[in-house]
Amino acid sequence: MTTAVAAIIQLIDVHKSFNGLEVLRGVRLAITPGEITVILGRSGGGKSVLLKHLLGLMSPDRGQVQVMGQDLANLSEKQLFTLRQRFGYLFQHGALFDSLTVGENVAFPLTEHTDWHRARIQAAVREKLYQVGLSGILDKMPGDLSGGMRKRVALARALVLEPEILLFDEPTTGLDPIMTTTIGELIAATVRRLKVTAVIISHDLGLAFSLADSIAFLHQGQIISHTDPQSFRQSRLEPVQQFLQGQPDRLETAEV
Ligand SMILES: Nc1ncnc2c1ncn2[C@@H]1O[C@H](COP(=O)(O)OP(=O)(O)OP(=O)(O)O)[C@@H](O)[C@H]1O
Repeated sequence: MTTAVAAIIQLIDVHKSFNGLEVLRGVRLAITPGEITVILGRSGGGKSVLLKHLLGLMSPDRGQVQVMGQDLANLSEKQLFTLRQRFGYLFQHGALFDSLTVGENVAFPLTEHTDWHRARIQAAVREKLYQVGLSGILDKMPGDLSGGMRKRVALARALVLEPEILLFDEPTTGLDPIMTTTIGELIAATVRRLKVTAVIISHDLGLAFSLADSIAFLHQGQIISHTDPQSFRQSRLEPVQQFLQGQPDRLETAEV
């Protein structure tokens, strides 16, 4: 007999609309602790909206989001703030604070959320920057860095609190293939070393298949497939195959 592992995050029939546009239409998703779950789906399909629900940055019109057994709707702002400290997140346009140095940017979560002394913070910041391959740029300003470097600084900032859950929205967009592999390996190594849980949105199928323990596919506001990468690749669902093969919609092709 196998014992089911309790989900660390659970979305139960989550609905979300914006001005009449139904983006999430009954999302059901259970995230297994200690795994990397990659969320795939068409552009504009609601993946980022879904991710924001996991942090309580957006709340569902209907349905429930449970994180570590707590229904986010029952938490006060203060409790949500405390819960968010257990997450490390990197959003699509992972903005750095332009007026702070790289070192100050990476230190920010530590100065905000811990009472660590300066030397301990500095050591943690140096270690994280080293891990993303960016030693020796502590005093640079974000404006002096390339897009890929800024992304890696944002990643170092997301990891610095050594959080239990990592949420990454397009962590490798704008990076060259070598840097994409490096960042992918860093994420995988971090998840395995710290035994954390990661939920990653990516358009990079190579990265998705190399990283994922499971792939959840968001289509027309619902998760229509959530399975291991191998089974996902062999899915008989038409929207999944269309996505994997990069086929345009029939309507578009009919007009040619
Ligand atoms: N705060 C908001 N107010 C109004 N509409 C929003 C808001 N946030 C997202 N949307 C809309 O929700 C839809 C889904 O957006 P979302 O960014 O989640 O898509 P996505 O799947 O992450 O897309 P991509 O892969 O291109 O990043 C879009 O139509 C977007 O305009």
